[in-house]
Order: sequence, then C-alpha cells, then structure tokens
Amino acid sequence: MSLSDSRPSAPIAGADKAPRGSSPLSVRWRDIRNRALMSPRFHAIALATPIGRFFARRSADKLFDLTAGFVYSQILFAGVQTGLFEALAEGPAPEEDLARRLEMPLDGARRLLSGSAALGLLDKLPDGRFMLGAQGAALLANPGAIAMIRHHDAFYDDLRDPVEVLKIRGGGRLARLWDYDGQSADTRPEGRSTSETTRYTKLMEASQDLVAREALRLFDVRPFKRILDLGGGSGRFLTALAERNETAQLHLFDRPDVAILARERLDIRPDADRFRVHGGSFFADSLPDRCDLVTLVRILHDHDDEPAMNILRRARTALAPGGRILIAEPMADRRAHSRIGDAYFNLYLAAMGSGRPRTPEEIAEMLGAAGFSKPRTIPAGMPIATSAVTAVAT
Ligand SMILES: C[S@@+](CC[C@H](N)C(=O)[O-])C[C@H]1O[C@@H](n2cnc3c(N)ncnc32)[C@H](O)[C@@H]1O
Repeated sequence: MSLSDSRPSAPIAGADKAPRGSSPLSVRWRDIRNRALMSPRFHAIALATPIGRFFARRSADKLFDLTAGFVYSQILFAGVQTGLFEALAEGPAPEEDLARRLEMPLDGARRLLSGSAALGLLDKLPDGRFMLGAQGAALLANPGAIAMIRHHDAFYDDLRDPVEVLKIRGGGRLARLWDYDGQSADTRPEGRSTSETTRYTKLMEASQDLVAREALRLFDVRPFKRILDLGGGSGRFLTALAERNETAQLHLFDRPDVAILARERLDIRPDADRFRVHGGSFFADSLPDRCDLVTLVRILHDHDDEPAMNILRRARTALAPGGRILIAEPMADRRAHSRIGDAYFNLYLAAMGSGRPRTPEEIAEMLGAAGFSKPRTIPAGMPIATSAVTAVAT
C-alpha cells in the first residue's frame, strides 16, 4: 500500500544543503541592486528612459499595493458585510438601486462601488451600471473565502497593532474568540456543544472543501482500509474522502464538543455505518489503533513545537507498521516565498497565540523524530489551499 507511484513526489532534501540564492555572488548582486534602488541618482537616470520608467512604475505599484493592502481588504470586507456581491449575483444594477439595497447613502455606496471596481471585484459598465467582476464572481463561488473574510473582523482588530501581536502572542480578540489553547481537550461534558464550538467548526467546515479537493487530488486514498482523521472537525474532509474510497472504515477523532457536531452530521448519512466518531484529546486519550492511514488536515500548524511533536507521536501509535501519515496544511517556504504560510499564517497564528507554519523540511524532520520514515513532499498545485507531506510508520 503506497502513495500512487504515478504521482510526482519528491523526497525531502535535508536542511543541511545551502539553500539556493544564498551564494556570495547572489548576495553581492542583491547588495548592488539595493544600493541602486536607494540612490536618488539611479532613480533620476532610470526615469529618463522608457524601460527605466516601466520598471520604476512597476516597483512603485508593488510598494503601493503593500502600503494600501489593508484598505483593499477592508473594501472587500465592506462588500461582504453589506451583501454587495450577492446583490449583483443576478446581473448588473445602477448605483442608486445598489445604494438602496445596501442601505447606504449614495455617496458611500459610490465609493464602495468604485473601490470594488478598481480591485477587480466589480466591473463598471459604460452606461454607469455595475456588475460582478472576475474576482467578485470567484468570491461568490467560494463560501469558505466569504466565511474567512467575515472572521477577519477579529483578526484585523488585533492587527491594528501588529507589533503588539508579535510581542505578545495571543493577547487579543482572536485568541479570546477561539478560547482554544489547543493543548487540552475541552472539559465540557459530552452531550453539550457550545455556540463558540459551533461557530469555529462551521468556519473550518466552510473553508474545507477547497482543502479537501486539493489534498485528495495530491494523495491517493483509495488503497487504504482503516483511516483516521485526527482533529477531523465536523467530518467534512472525511466525507469528501469517502467519495474517493468507498469501502474503508473511517474514524474521526476530535474534542468531545466537536465530536457531537460530527456525529450529528455523519449519523444521518446513508453510509453512516462506515463512520466512527471518537471524542477526546489527541494529547491524552487513546486513539483508534491499527489504522493504515492517519490524516492531519490543518492541525499541526495550530500547535507549538512540543505539542506538535506530541501529536505526531500519538498519531504514530494509531498506525500499524507500514501505515501512512498525511499532513495537509498551508506550509512555510525555506526562502519565505509562501505568502499564505510565511506572511498570512505566521501573523494569524501569532494572534491566535499558538502554533506556526512550518516548511515541509521541518515537518519531515519532526516526522523522523516521531517514528516515521521516508518523508515525501507532494508538489502542491494550489499551496494557498494546502501543501502535503507524507511518511511511513516504521
Ligand atoms: C484548524 S481545525 C481543523 C479541522 C479540520 N481538520 C479541517 O481541516 O477543517 C483544528 C481541529 O483540531 C481540533 N482539536 C484541537 N485541540 C484538540 C485536542 N486536544 N484533541 C482533539 N482535537 C483537537 C479542533 O477541535 C479542530 O476541529
């Protein structure tokens, strides 16, 4: 039983090799570039030629996007909050009509509409009406993105002082919202689930489809017979997996309060007898054993190194020798090129107060220390949804 051999996958190189781009020559070149970019004389010369102007403008645009990114995000947030995109789902509308539907003064609506059009969320027609732009249409097709944008309310509140977020992890609204230290199981008795758990689990559920589609495209789950999704939430990933593998027995393990939600979802399925839901802490309680595949989908990055190692060791106990583990989550990049991992999740998890995005190489090293061998990274087609690392239980 193995990862489908036809799929491209790469053994993870040790972190000992000098990463590309850090040779003395490369550093020297960057130094020359930076000195030029900091020199007013260089700018004057560059602006005198068409090609120089082209590059200067491109660089200025990039810098402006970084400067104004927060404003762009808030325009998007306002569009989601007011129902602007849904209002345009049926077709173009004039601005007066939209102002009425969004319950906004005409001046405010005009600013939101033209801002959204400038960002590609809307298109402005020559007759003055507005319709969905390519990004707006893509957004409407992605309920997970809409749920995340709404949820950014708390995150961006914390980010009003990003330095504070970096100095004091988990000191703000986002951490309080989750009330989620990630270290211990929820102590609330079985049989009761809170609105906070429901809200959190629904958010995870809303963003799961894209992740599941990508993870199941990268990794062939068909050869496995007894699968455990650790920290499986309400079971969205496992039900997507059930469509690819129609015979395996499927186990879900999550905190007791989340397990209640999973049972509610899974018990009503016609194939409910394939699913077993276990409530407990993956740090402390016994897990189903003799599995041939354990999946950890968006779990590891929520935890600091020590508890993350603990989860991997516990996952190992659930597997028979030769069984596989699949880690699927957005990951960092050795050269910090992953915007979702190195920029977004780095800050998000700092505000949440637990965890960090890791590179595939770091995850491979942790897997080795937790009793796994042959770590492989599966080249991600859509790293913004997930990357994947797999290994074999020794
Ligand atoms: C980021 S969510 C991911 C959920 C799901 N795998 C997904 O991708 O949508 C993390 C999950 O880990 C669960 N979790 C956190 N701490 C846990 C613990 N100590 N024991 C069991 N599950 C836990 C949470 O309840 C939540 O469902």
